[in-house]
Amino acid sequence: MKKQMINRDWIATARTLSEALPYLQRYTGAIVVIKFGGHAMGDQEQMQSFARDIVLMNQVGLHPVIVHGGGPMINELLGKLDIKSEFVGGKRVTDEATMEVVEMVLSGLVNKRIVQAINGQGGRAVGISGKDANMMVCDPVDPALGLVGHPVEVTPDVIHQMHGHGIIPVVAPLGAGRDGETFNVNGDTAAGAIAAALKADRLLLLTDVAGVKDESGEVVTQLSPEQVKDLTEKGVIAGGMIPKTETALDAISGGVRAVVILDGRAPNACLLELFTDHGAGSLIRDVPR
Ligand SMILES: Nc1ncnc2c1ncn2[C@@H]1O[C@H](COP(=O)(O)OP(=O)(O)O)[C@@H](O)[C@H]1O
Ligand SMILES: CC(=O)N[C@@H](CCC(=O)OP(=O)(O)O)C(=O)O
Repeated sequence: MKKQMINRDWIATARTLSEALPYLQRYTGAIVVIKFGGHAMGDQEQMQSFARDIVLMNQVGLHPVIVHGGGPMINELLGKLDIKSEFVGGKRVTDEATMEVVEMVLSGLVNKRIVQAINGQGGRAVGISGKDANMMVCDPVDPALGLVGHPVEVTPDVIHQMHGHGIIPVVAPLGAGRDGETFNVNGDTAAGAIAAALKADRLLLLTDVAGVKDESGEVVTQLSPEQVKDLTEKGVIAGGMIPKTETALDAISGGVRAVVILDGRAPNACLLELFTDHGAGSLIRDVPR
């Protein structure tokens, strides 16, 4: 009985590996931008599992780019420093004192944790922010939000150069101002802008829900931009999902082939999405898969 079970497991594993072949062929050389949100990061084990998936992707010939968030980690340090923080329309009102903490946490703590996790799995990751090589130039979003930036010019050649040397770029969502300022950019927005500038094949937005849910709470596996607009008008897409779906629509109109919103805490979420027939999460694109 036990022997039969093992054999069945082996057969299923072999089938999954075999099923991956057309996807491996399709994605050779493809650029996949992965937004790794603070809520998706989870514990050390989840971080290692994510890092392993990224190294595997790189090993089989894809070009991953990680753009991360870190909102909960920023909140934690601001709390310790007794600095109050508020969000307006999903964006953190950012004065100079807050900006210092945001940069410290995003470019320091969070960025280096991801870099180290990827390197620990045998990859070669290098951490940068949107300020490095002047990659992401921003204008202020609204004076009321302070140093919150909106990307207006993304020059991604540094990413191409890193890929050319087998390096996995890990990008903190900070932008350079035209007058030497540092801007705080929402992680989803930064990932979308970078994915569009790279004309990425896929943008994966990792979050803490299985995907975009409809009126009955079911995850919708495929959506067109029109369906996204409809669910948003009906108020079914709400809260933190709004910046994600807005990013998805902007990225698609900016030249990204498809965007997937999926649960980053689920084991091997990225691999399941890219290399299996059923995928994972909600795929948004003009033409259904
Ligand atoms: N239609 C919807 N489908 C799925 N999640 C939704 C929907 N509308 C609102 N949400 C909320 O959006 C949240 C994801 O946004 P957020 O918490 O900001 O993610 P992250 O921290 O990963 O960037 C979900 O946890 C869920 O509560
Ligand atoms: C302008 C703005 O709100 N910036 C975000 C940047 C981090 C982020 O986006 O983190 P998550 O992806 O984990 O939410 C912030 O300060 O929290």
